[in-house]
Amino acid sequence: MTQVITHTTRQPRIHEENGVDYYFETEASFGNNHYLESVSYAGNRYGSSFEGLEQAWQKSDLITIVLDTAGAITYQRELGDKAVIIFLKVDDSGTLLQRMKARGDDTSILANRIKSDEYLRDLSLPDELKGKAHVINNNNWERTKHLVDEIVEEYR
Ligand SMILES: Nc1nc2c(ncn2[C@@H]2O[C@H](COP(=O)(O)OP(=O)(O)O)[C@@H](O)[C@H]2O)c(=O)[nH]1
Ligand SMILES: Nc1ncnc2c1ncn2[C@@H]1O[C@H](COP(=O)(O)OP(=O)(O)O)[C@@H](O)[C@H]1O
Repeated sequence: MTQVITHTTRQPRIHEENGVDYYFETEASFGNNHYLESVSYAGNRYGSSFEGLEQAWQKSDLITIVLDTAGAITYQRELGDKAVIIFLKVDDSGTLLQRMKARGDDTSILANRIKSDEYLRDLSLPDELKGKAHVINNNNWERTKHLVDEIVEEYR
């Protein structure tokens, strides 16, 4: 599915490309876009712009976006049934840490991330999304893909 490219002030990771993974912004350039919503997450700013959404919608009616839970709540409120929310979780947060380490995340950035309010908040589904979000336990990747496919098929 076409993915909305969002904006961030965080540093690119190795292999990440501007305009592919994110639009990488400075504190100053971040403000040049028009946002449906924006948040702070672990000390960096992130936002989904109307420009980015429009680019994705030009390619497909069915688009996907990766958000923190604060962003998901805003999309649910603004778009109602047009926004299908999928909350991915794991059985224990140690798994998340292992995966981020395996992905090659910088150790000190990671240490900062896992103690941030936003990281800790997003380990569980917020009350506002209860009964509204699909919840998938992402322990097994093949199973996750199958469950996501089942949800997406309802909207094709
Ligand atoms: N609300 C909101 N959250 C975003 C946006 N872009 C990324 N995020 C979220 O910000 C958090 C941190 O993103 P990132 O550092 O790229 O972490 P990653 O998801 O581990 O690759 C994740 O929960 C993302 O889903 C956005 O435009 N709006
Ligand atoms: N079910 C899973 N089993 C094993 N590894 C996974 C699973 N789901 C995600 N991962 C890995 O965990 C890391 C973080 O996942 P994710 O945040 O979805 O990816 P991305 O790095 O694209 O933002 C990635 O390296 C991804 O390949």
